[in-house]
Amino acid sequence: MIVGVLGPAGSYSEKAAKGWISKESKSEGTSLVYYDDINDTFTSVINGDSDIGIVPIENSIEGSVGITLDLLLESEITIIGEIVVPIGHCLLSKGEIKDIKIIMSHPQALGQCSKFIREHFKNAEIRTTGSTSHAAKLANEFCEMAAIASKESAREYGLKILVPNIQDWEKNHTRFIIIKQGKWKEDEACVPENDTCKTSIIADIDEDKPGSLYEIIGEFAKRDINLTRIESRPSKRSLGDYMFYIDIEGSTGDADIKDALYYINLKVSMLKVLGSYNGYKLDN
Ligand SMILES: O=C(O)C(=O)C[C@]1(C(=O)O)C=C[C@@H](O)C=C1
Repeated sequence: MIVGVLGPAGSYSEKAAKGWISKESKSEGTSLVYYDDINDTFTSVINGDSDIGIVPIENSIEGSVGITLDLLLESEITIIGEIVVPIGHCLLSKGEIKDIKIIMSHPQALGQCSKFIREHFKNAEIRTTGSTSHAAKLANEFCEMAAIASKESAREYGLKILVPNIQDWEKNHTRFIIIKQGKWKEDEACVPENDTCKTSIIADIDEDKPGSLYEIIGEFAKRDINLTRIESRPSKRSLGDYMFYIDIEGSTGDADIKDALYYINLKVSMLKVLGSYNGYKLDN
């Protein structure tokens, strides 16, 4: 099995992929292929170059990964699982703290450490990279460069951990989703493996009238279905026009969820079921 992830080696996406592979006991015959960005990872799944892809979708400090949400809407893929990974950012360099003039990382990681950067490196130049591990790879070249990345990246690229755990909030987790090629099909209902199943949908409410969102959420409330997430994302048609990304507890195989989705479909201009799947949480 080929697993496409954001690389290079040492990224949190790699950690998520390794975690998911070991939980699913699929390590035999599995190989990771590294991509430069989330877009390319999606493309590799859509083209069939990767059997599955693992991409970040949401962080507990910085919120959603916009590109992942957009690609979920645009692409014919299905979510088949999720894994929550603890994130422990470190300041890594070849040099010493006094040498640092440039700090590099993925925008999500820079956002998660913005207080730290402001307080300790107010005058440093900030550069964004395609991933945290890409920043670590680059930091290997000059002592005046530092990367914000994982301790695995420090090992991978021979860097010193100058400061560990620099994220602005002690608890920091990123949720990754596992995607496969093709639209979700009715018979792909989640069968609970550990905790509970989750189902993810996107709803487009074209008609701008009072209570439209309330009516959709009401279908879940009526049936005592718990929402674990709701997020609006610009539809890109015009300012103030949104799509709603909703995660609910339960499987599309459950009669009440099937029912709720049936009635929601009658009220919206587009309903896309992204998947019905199990999840894991990695320990620190
Ligand atoms: O850059 C990485 O290491 C990634 O796997 C990407 C990513 C993200 O996009 O959210 C993953 C986890 C962290 O939140 C920071 C960056």
